[in-house]
Amino acid sequence: MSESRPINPEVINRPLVLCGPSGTGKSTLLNALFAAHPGQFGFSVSHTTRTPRPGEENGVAYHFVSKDEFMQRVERGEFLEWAQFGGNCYGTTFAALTALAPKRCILDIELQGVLQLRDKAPLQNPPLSPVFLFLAPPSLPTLKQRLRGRGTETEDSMRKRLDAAKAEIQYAQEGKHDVYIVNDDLKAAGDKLELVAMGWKGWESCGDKLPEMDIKDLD
Ligand SMILES: Nc1ncnc2c1ncn2[C@@H]1O[C@H](COP(=O)(O)OP(=O)(O)OP(=O)(O)O)[C@@H](O)[C@H]1O
Repeated sequence: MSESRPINPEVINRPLVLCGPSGTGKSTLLNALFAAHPGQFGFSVSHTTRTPRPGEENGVAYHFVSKDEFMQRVERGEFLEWAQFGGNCYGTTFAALTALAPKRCILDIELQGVLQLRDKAPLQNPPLSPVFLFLAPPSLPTLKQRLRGRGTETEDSMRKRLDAAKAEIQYAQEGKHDVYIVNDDLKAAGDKLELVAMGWKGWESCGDKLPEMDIKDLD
């Protein structure tokens, strides 16, 4: 990843939705992409009902809103996707995505969000046409090793992540994503992500075949 060619204008308004089980390497690869192409990509600012942590400024990491305001926005249909985690609500509005222009929007969201976005994106004005990219681990034992090796998870959070991974992989096996990339060799996966994210020639057909994975290996 090093070239300075710009993002293809044909894809710049298509949000790139990065999906994949926790521990597959999404953050690692996105950090490399952002470092190679500073200022060209952005994450949308989500709304949340959780309380800001010390030093968190409203409108930067999140738009902090009350539960009432959040639910009013839900009723007005403002969210492209929203979900509840650990007692708090989190969601992405259409306005938060369009506010990023001329940067290309990257969304790193959970399966629930992907399903909602898929339904709601074409109904927006103007319609949104996200690119759904699935980042796969080379194998499920490797996924477990990476999560353990990162040293950030308790046994309980490992279990939750691996359970969520089962659903993500089952959904990926239905062939619903536009592109699949296997994160085996970091450089090779990074180059493919760059091609897709920049929308350079060949991005639609550069993907990998999804490896055989038996979700029982995540029990
Ligand atoms: N291709 C690779 N080869 C070996 N190790 C890798 C590779 N890609 C990522 N890793 C390592 O795997 C671990 C998980 O990666 P990372 O934290 O980027 O995953 P993630 O998909 O962003 O997870 P989460 O969804 O939980 O944020 C990290 O320790 C990272 O250094």
